[in-house]
Amino acid sequence: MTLGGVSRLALVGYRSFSASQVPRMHSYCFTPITSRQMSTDVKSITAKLRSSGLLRTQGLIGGKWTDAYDGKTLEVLNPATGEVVADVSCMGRKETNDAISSATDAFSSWSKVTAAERSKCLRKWYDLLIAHKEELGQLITLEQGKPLKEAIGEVSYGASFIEFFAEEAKRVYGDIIPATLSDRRLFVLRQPVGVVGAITPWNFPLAMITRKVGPALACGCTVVIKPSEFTPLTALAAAELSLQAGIPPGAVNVVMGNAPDIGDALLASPQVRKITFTGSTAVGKKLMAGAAATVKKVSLELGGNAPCIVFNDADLDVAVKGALAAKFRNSGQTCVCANRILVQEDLVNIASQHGNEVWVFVISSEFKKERVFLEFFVVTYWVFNAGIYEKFANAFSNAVQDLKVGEGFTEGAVQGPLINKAALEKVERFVQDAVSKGAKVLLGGKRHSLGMTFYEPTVIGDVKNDMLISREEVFGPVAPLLRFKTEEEAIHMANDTNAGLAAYIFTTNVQRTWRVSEALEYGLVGVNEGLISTEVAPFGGVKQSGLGREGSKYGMDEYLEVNEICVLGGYEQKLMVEVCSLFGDGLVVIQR
Ligand SMILES: NC(=O)c1ccc[n+]([C@@H]2O[C@H](COP(=O)([O-])OP(=O)(O)OC[C@H]3O[C@@H](n4cnc5c(N)ncnc54)[C@H](O)[C@@H]3O)[C@@H](O)[C@H]2O)c1
Ligand SMILES: O=CCCC(=O)O
Repeated sequence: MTLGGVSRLALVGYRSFSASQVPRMHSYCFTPITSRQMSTDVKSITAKLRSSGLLRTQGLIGGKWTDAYDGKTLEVLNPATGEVVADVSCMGRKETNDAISSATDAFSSWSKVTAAERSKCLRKWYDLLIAHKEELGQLITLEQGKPLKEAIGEVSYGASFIEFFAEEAKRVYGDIIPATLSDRRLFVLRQPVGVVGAITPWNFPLAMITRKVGPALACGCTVVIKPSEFTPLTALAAAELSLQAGIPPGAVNVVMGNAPDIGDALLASPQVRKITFTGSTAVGKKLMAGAAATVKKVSLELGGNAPCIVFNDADLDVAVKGALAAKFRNSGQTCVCANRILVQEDLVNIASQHGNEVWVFVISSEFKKERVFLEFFVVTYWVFNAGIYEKFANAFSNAVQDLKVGEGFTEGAVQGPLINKAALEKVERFVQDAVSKGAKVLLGGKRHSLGMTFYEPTVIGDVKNDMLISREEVFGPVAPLLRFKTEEEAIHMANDTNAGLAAYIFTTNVQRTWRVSEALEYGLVGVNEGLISTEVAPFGGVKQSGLGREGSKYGMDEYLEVNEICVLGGYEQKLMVEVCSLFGDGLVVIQR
């Protein structure tokens, strides 16, 4: 029997067990990424994608598929196998400037199209994305590595932003403000900001684009997309479908290649009125600084360092399921992935042996009687921890052990490879650092026997908040468990970071739910739930995790300017304004 989750002094028999008894897996092998050969499977998938017109390898500028002007290309690799999936145009400043000009031209007409028309085009785009869910999912698996089922799930998620913002397009309302002078009328219009530069990462090759482009187009903006060089194929396929949906040439442009050059061109252009970025905090800061020269609007979705707090009063099954989802989505390569799993232990647990029996005295975290501790301490044989920590560590490690690792097209695989060798080495470095400072590997802890960039789903116990793995995003399938004793300590540990994107808490105590949720300095808080992203809710961080919100009705604000129109109506001179007649579908107002 284990202890934990009790708010009283307990005296019970105790059988100790250790999470490190969970079996370990595999030795490692690493195959270098050198192969240009393609397996038969990949060949047949890419051939089908090519014949369906969805395997695009050129940039899209002004509605035309365009090579890099100097003919350069870059390889897109399958991270699971190292195979080259395609060679795509490697573009830079010149192509970006042309894409900006096309977007500027397109803006003058797209911004004037009725909201209903824009809405119809977006809805058509959504329908096409869903109709091609399987192919887009295959593309995501090929270039990003996530398991096919998860990749198809991303297509539904990504498409949901287009559907949602197709509807929001029709709800860009303005305002009328009571004026301070009686002969004036004050109107507030919400108008599109203009051309948008959208720079996106590789971990969600579709959804991170649609979450930006959906609201931008809905508001009447036009966009130049710069997808990650690791995953441009999904972006290009989605852009192809936007053309098929009737979104006019030039409204959606895609350039990829030399990221700093493309970024600089977007920043330098006075036509680009908004930069929306999802990616690392370091690049986000550079873009924010660069946007200052032309005073662009900026929204940033940056890195996180999500705490996942499991209190003694949590439902163990709910906590294990939720933490598993929050940690291992996309093999841990998600900005909202649980980066630190804080698990409660009791304040002090004292065990003493009487003959064959072990007696344990628990002072739970909610029953802080230090005096009782001191009294019992004199009869103690050893001191150890109970709370929910041990129970959780065991149940969680067992669940993690069941996660099947495999190449994305493998039946039943739920954990894919990491994006590249650098990501793999970073995970290794973080684990080694933690272990060298006293953390214990409870499961996994090394490269997977599949080789390439596969890493074993890993659980590490006794991690401290000052270890590298707790300070930075591990961005891999490694779950560090940290102990805490009191609610105050958990909140302090959780907030002790520059990041503030997502946090999770597991508790059955209603008062604690509100207390802790409101004390956490995070843009998103999941309570007893590990999957919290949806198109209808605002997504974004506080502190150095970003600026602005994506998704939901709030996501529209990022692409709109609020403009005032002050009309001197001449009402005092008794000029009559009368609605004269209706011509066609326009309301004509005659002033005399
Ligand atoms: N908050 C969120 O919503 C969110 C979502 C997904 C990913 N992320 C974060 O993204 C990171 C992982 O993604 P990544 O490795 O692709 O990030 P990254 O910052 O390396 O790259 C993101 C994008 O920026 C581009 N880029 C890089 N240098 C640039 C420059 N100088 N100028 C212009 N563009 C440049 C890249 O080519 C890519 O398209 C993680 O930190 C993750 O937390 C955040
Ligand atoms: O990686 C960040 C985005 C993930 C999400 O939208 O839930």
